[in-house]
Amino acid sequence: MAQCHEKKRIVVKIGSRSLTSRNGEISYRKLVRFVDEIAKLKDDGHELILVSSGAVSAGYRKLGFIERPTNLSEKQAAASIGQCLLMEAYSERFGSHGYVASQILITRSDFSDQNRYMNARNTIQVLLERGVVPIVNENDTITIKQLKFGDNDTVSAKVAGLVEADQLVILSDIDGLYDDNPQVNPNAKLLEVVHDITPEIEAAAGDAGSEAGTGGMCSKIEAVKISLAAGIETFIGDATKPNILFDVVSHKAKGTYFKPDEKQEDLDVKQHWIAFNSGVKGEVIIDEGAKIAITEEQSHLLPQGVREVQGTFESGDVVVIRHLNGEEVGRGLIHYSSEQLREIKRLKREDLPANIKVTNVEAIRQDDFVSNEITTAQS
Ligand SMILES: Nc1ncnc2c1ncn2[C@@H]1O[C@H](COP(=O)(O)OP(=O)(O)O)[C@@H](O)[C@H]1O
Ligand SMILES: N[C@@H](CCC(=O)OP(=O)(O)O)C(=O)O
Repeated sequence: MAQCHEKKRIVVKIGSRSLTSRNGEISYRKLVRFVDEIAKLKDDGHELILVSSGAVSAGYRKLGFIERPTNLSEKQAAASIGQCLLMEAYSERFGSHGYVASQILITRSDFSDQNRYMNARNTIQVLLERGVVPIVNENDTITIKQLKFGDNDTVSAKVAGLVEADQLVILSDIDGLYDDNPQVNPNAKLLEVVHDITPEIEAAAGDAGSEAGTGGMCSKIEAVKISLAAGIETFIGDATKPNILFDVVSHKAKGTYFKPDEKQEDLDVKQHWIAFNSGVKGEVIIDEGAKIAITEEQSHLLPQGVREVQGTFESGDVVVIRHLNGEEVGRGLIHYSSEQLREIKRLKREDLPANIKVTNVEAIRQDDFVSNEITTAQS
């Protein structure tokens, strides 16, 4: 039955309300409809990665609550029950289509640590090559507040970047982004194509969220900023529309399409991680010549262009690179610790200590550097 289409890698995020009933249980009717839509795309040769919410909503009743708890530990306990139930339901329904589902629970630190990031990427790659449907959720049960993404909209955009998806599809209980909250303003209009997340768009998304959901339209727009910065086309639409995913792929669906800038520079995996996921450990202040070298001449940053070193970092950490005038130039993976760099800053190659001269002398290599234009696109 497979048709001749370009094979795409698609990340689909589905919200709690689109999978669960109002009284805190999985809605098998909703889940079955969703899985059947995904299976159609799989049958058509596409690679699918799901980011599924719903663990807290699916579990709180079994924990003895009548309403969704608001306390963190109670939500975490509910997620621990609901996540099993969700995966059981997914496995069964995907199995009926001949597909295997797998579970991936992640935390923010899995993205900020380069080894864990690459590991997650490699694991998902194997699953996709083997035709499996990876199903991602935040690891709600153990994640502490400080390490929480808090909403799966952000998780889905990060996952889309991780797997270099062709499309991110965010399915919700609403058929797209309106120019005002449609629950409040009945005259609000659907925005069908958006190229830029302007302050007007951010204001339209407000901060509302449903009782079952967590982030409302606001967190979806934050997620779209991340996916567009990574050059990934993103769609927001209604999970209940028949054939929605099929129509999204062929650009015929009703909803909002967010289009990335086509002139955007292509980043390799390491640069993508540096730009959007790494934690920054310190700052390196450089002079004008060094700025020109690294931004215009595609050269490496050498110790001689470094004027000041701020903070404490180790070789392999990511630092902000700043011009003497205060302007942020970009980010890069530093070759020296802060202590070493303080000793050798401003030294020409021939004046460097012998043990350094024999190895690569660059402080930051060009292929470990991402310019400020890219890193600010999501902020
Ligand atoms: N400008 C807007 N356009 C569309 N929906 C909006 C807008 N502003 C606020 N919303 C609200 O965002 C809700 C979707 O977010 P949410 O309930 O968190 O969904 P999910 O559970 O799918 O993540 C909509 O039902 C709507 O009430
Ligand atoms: N990780 C949580 C969901 C968090 C979340 O973003 O929810 P939603 O706004 O419904 O997509 C859960 O599984 O209950």
